[in-house]
Amino acid sequence: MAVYTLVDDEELIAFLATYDLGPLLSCKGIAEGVENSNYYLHTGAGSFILTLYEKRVAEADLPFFLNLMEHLAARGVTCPLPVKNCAGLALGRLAGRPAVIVTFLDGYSIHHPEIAHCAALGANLAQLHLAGADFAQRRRNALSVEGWRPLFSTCASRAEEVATGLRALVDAELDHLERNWPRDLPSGVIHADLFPDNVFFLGERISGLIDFYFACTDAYAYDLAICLNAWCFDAEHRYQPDKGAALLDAYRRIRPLSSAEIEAFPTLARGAALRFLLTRYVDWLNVPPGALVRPKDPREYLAKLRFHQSAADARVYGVGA
Ligand SMILES: Nc1ncnc2c1ncn2[C@@H]1O[C@H](COP(=O)(O)OP(=O)(O)OP(=O)(O)O)[C@@H](O)[C@H]1O
Ligand SMILES: N[C@@H](CCO)C(=O)O
Repeated sequence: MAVYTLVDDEELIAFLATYDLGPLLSCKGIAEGVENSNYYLHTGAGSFILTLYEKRVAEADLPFFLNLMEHLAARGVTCPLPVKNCAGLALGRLAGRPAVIVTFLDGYSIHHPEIAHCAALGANLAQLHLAGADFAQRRRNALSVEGWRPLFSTCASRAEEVATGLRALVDAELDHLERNWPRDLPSGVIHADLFPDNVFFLGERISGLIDFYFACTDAYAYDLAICLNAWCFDAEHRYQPDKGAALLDAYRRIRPLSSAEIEAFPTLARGAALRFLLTRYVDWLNVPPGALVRPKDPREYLAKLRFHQSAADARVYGVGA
């Protein structure tokens, strides 16, 4: 998170009174993250996370996310569970925003993942995909290839403020991806934002996955490409083949990749890099006044995109003949 919306004490106490969670003991804003407003909430019943949903989360999508977390948890994925109020509802309203209380998960995120962490992630991602395969609800990925050009056009004229040549590079990449984006890959529920800050570890074991607010129905291999971008580069944004191989091998042991998925992988990796380049770019230029948030650097994803552009085929990632 971040904190975009401040919650007044009286309002919070009144909100909490609609739950069976005992009295409010403390509530502190969390500085991590960039999308929603999150608070650590301690009540007589224990520790929770209070989330107020901000601009990128459509209220109409919240039942999808909340039902998905319940579905996955019932199939053994450790993820936050929405807490229902006395009327049996998980979704409420606080400080003028849609708001939800979820269970608190133990564990800590790894800032510099090692090979073993990438392997653990690959296995968990495949298990997540299998656990979500019978989830009945669908949600289109608004941040897939059709969404990127409209997103960029909101502030394309300022691209040179972020990096020289960025506008031409993004325009050319959009042309390429719109022409070559794979359409018929195996699909289902994907997390779509499984970055290191959304994965909790206890030692080398994954103890929980959080932040399902970009989850959607899309190609499984695209989710894997997002993870490869987020987990398998070093601090100087250089690709780490041993980490990529660990991620992909662990994933494929649980959910094998088809030849179409392998062939499409370099394109998916480019698309994933562009997606995060674009959202970071837009956020970089549009920090709301007064918000407690540190926008993430779009140039990190520019470097990753350039790497993927240079990949001749999937063998660069250790897969394919
Ligand atoms: N269920 C939970 N249990 C424990 N801590 C949590 C939980 N949910 C969120 N957090 C804490 O709050 C922080 C922000 O949460 P989250 O990643 O969901 O926010 P966000 O704004 O959606 O972030 P992002 O930038 O990753 O999209 C996490 O990094 C974690 O420290
Ligand atoms: N994980 C995203 C932020 C949340 O969408 C990023 O690092 O750009």
